[in-house]
Amino acid sequence: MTSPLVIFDLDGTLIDTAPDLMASLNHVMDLNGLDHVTFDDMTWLVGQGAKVMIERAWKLHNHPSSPDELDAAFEAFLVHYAAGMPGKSEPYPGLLAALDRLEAAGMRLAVCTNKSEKLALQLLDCLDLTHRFSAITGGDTFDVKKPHGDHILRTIDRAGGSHDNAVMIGDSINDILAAQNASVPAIGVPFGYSDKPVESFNPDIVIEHFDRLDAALVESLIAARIPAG
Ligand SMILES: O=C(O)COP(=O)(O)O
Ligand SMILES: [Mg+2]
Repeated sequence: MTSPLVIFDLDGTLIDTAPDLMASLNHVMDLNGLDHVTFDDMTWLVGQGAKVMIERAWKLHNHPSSPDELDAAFEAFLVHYAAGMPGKSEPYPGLLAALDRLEAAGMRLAVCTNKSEKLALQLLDCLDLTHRFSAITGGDTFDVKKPHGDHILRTIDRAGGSHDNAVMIGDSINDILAAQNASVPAIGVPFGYSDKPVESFNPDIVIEHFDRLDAALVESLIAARIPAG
């Protein structure tokens, strides 16, 4: 029996990244002569990686985008975002203590994000968190990304875990759907970036603070899980 694996989403779950994502997105908006996006916009723009975020922001401001323009804007975003790291981004309250508790109980940890793998690693390195995780996979690590269930299942494989002994924690519809698609129990957090309440995606449980995340909760969700198929 492998040890339980606790898989975290990154943006809006592990780390409060929206202020820095927004600053770099608005840098790209400036370069294209477009109005800035607001924090409220971010709850809808974030979720499918930076390129989709730019595309959605341009649509919001009625700016048509060719693939070439979008590629150039994405490059400009990456340079700006990476140069500013870690910026204002920091772990959510109680996260580090929760990671300590889970590790002390013999559980393993992983990250499954739609952020590009390179940016995810850079950010987690800056915050001295990389060594905590058995696997860190991004939206470009495989040929699928959340909400596809295989993004989670392949993250479990990379972490050396087993599909029936893992939980997923996330803030957005992509995380909860991916967990449901993978038949992995889903924990929703309400403090991230979602334009709809995380409850409305029907996670197995919602925790409003990382103080509630411990081995007993993870074990109870795994014990109650509904097997695939
Ligand atoms: O950066 C994004 O768009 C999404 O990232 P997440 O999957 O870590 O929330
Ligand atoms: Mg997220």
